Amino acid sequence: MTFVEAAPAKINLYLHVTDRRADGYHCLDSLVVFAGAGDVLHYQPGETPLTLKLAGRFGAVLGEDAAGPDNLVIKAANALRTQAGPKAAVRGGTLVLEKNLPVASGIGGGSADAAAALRLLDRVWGVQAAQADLLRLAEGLGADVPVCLLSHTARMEGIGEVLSAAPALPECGLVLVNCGQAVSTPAVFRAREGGFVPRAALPERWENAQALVSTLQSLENSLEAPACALCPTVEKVLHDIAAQPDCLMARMSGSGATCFGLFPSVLAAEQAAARLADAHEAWWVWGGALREGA
Ligand SMILES: C[C@](O)(CO)[C@H](O)COP(=O)(O)OP(=O)(O)OC[C@H]1O[C@@H](n2ccc(N)nc2=O)[C@H](O)[C@@H]1O
Ligand SMILES: Nc1ncnc2c1ncn2[C@@H]1O[C@H](COP(=O)(O)OP(=O)(O)OP(=O)(O)O)[C@@H](O)[C@H]1O
Repeated sequence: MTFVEAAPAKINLYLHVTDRRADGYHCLDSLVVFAGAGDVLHYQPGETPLTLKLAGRFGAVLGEDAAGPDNLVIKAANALRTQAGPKAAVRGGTLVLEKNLPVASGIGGGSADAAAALRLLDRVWGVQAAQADLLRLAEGLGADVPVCLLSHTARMEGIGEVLSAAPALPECGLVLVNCGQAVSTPAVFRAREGGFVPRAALPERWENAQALVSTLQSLENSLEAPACALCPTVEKVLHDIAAQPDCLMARMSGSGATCFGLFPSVLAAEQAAARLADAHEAWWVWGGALREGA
């Protein structure tokens, strides 16, 4: 029997760098949402050692060498193994990671995969770890892994480990565009210039997509300017998304280079995505809804 777990893309609707810790990590304030787009993790339990295979458009980009012990999926499995009590049925077998999301692209691909591995193996191995323990394991795997473990809209603070409920989101359409250039997260943080940005003041809810956008427009992604300096194509991507009919706003997610557009409806987002994909065959383009229940 094969078990399947979705690893949805995360999008930072805004991201303020509010401070810098003594160890070099940056304190953030970010509204994180999840898309209908994502990687998919498949697991067939067996008695062989646990192995990982990469599939999908971006599996080929990562290459077979990336399926080793440094892959965040394997790191997550090993971390969970240490958490498993004597009653858990930790098994080997085969994991197949269908990589549909571009790599090193600011939408948390690797983090979402690690979180999916924690959720799936916790269930199938019967570890049944407490949520607080899973969050602690997630934290050890990367700053974005805790929020990806939840995989629903949340406000993210600290360096990523402080998660709280976010205002309810209105219905809207989402477009994601990546130009194909990998951007390194540490390099973008290093390239950041200027001071810090205060924590945002958010309302309790937004009546509609336009209201959400007017709040977001008063906020920023503090990593957008340094990412544009490292990867100037990001500016072209932002321009082309914003030029689509009905586009309410365009911004970069995380440390880039993926940018998102918000639209008043899922249909408008799908139509914009189709036009962008036609115009730029080399770009990865996705249009649709926020993740159900997100
Ligand atoms: C930019 C975001 O994507 C926003 O959601 C995340 O903060 C990055 O999360 P991530 O890719 O899981 O990050 P990690 O793999 O933990 O860290 C990669 C590197 O990014 C820098 N980093 C990351 C997170 C953070 N809050 N401050 C940082 O300065 C550090 O140099 C770190 O060594
Ligand atoms: N399962 C994985 N999928 C993608 N990359 C992985 C994975 N495991 C390890 N990596 C490594 O992690 C690096 C960052 O990839 P990832 O796609 O997670 O970045 P990202 O989209 O910028 O994430 P974030 O938005 O969290 O900063 C890659 O260069 C790759 O070498």
